[in-house]
Amino acid sequence: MHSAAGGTKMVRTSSMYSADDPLGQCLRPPETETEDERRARLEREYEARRVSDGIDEQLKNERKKWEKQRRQEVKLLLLGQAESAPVLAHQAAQLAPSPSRLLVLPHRRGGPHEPRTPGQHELAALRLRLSPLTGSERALADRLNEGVALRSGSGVYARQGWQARVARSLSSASSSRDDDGAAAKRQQHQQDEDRAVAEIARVLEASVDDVVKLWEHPTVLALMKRRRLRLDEWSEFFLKNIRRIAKASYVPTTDDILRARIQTMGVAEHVFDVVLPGQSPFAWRIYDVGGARGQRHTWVPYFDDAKAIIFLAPISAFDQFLEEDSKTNRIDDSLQLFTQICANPLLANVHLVLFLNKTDVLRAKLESGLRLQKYVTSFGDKTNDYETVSRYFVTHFTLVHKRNSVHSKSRVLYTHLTNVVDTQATQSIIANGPEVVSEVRWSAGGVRVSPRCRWRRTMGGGSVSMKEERDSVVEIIGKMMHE
Ligand SMILES: Nc1nc2c(ncn2[C@@H]2O[C@H](COP(=O)(O)OP(=O)(O)OP(=O)(O)O)[C@@H](O)[C@H]2O)c(=O)[nH]1
Ligand SMILES: [Mg+2]
Repeated sequence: MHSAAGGTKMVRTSSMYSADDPLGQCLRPPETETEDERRARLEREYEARRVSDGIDEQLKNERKKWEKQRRQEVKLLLLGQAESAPVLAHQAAQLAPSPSRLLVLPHRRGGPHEPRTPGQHELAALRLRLSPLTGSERALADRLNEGVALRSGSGVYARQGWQARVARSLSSASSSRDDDGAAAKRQQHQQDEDRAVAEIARVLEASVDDVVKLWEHPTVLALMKRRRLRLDEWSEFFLKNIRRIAKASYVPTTDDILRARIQTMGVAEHVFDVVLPGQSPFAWRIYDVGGARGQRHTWVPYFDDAKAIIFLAPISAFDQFLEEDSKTNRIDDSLQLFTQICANPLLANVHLVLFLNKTDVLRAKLESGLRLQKYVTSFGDKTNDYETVSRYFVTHFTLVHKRNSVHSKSRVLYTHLTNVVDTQATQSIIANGPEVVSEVRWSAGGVRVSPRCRWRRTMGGGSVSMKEERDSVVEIIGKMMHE
């Protein structure tokens, strides 16, 4: 330190060369240094600098690699209305078995004005005997929802981080890091849970004959037909499999897990490593967001740096209405939602993949005689078969994309007809290159399907046939990473 005029102290940074830097003094060559010693010292210094520069270079390369890897990360959003269904993400994620497969029984309907029906006493007895089971459903849902009740009733839902919570609760009994008191408390809680779930399983097992009787009862079937009651789509699957599911030793299969309706609350994140031949691996970060109206506000923060969106529209739902708004037709809602996604300036550069989903349910509905025209008047008097109807939906959604992509005129829409509970077909669409995939690029005119080539683009009077695209979702995103 040096004192300066006026008594203020000047602080001077020490340097290699400053006389008062103790390290500098140590490193300074002795005044008696010979020429040979000087040469040796300079060589040592040169070598040290070379090593140091090498380390800097390595760090720089690593930073570059890391940044490239970061760029290699794909943020993918799964969007669509509720029940559309991003059960898709669950196909690859590890789902912990949960005993949530209880049934919505049709006994809730019926009232004082119901006409006297044959077998009424038998039905009354069944209802009484099944009341412990229906009572258990709510209790079980509350347990799985950790005590947070849904406004809409007894549904089961998954909140962000539920996988971690399940894993924690499964490993809590063997946790040794906690103090004894906390571990014992958790163990006790776990035992209570297990006992309660076992009790519900026992009630289900004891009720199985009655469930089957009710499900097959001719009066119930006739009543359902007359009053046009429809069970939730997934109930039929579980009712058909009820004897297997009601066994005390029941462990859910992958199919059971995919068929279960577990509503997404908030956002669920899934991370996968995807490796494509000849390309460096990249991580997929998939965000599955709740599709119910009350959940849609959670989407926007994820739009920011999303690379791709898989939008799911359940095209089987043409005769259904939203659970959260019984006046809005589900197809209308999907189209409005898709319009907003296409028109959103934040999403101008994302890759859009459209899954027109639940094709199996669509096929079954059309085969049972349900007419699309009754709900979608613009369908007109076209043939009411699966091929015509599915093509109609592809055209309609494609047009919506074309008309609303005001911020991204050249964006390509990749459209797939899907049944995501069919794991083989879905995995092939996601990873291997699917059977029915079409790249629909719009410029002018309309889209027309030809038997030779799946898609034909009509421009003015002539037509330009397009190469049939068989890209999988992984390939689409792989290409995009190298654009
Ligand atoms: N048959 C059939 N069922 C499907 C298909 N896709 C989904 N489901 C069923 O539809 C129900 C709803 O699926 P979810 O994945 O919970 O729907 P979601 O779109 O995630 O709904 P939110 O979580 O509310 O946003 C589940 O019972 C699924 O098994 C399909 O292609 N065919
Ligand atoms: Mg969901």
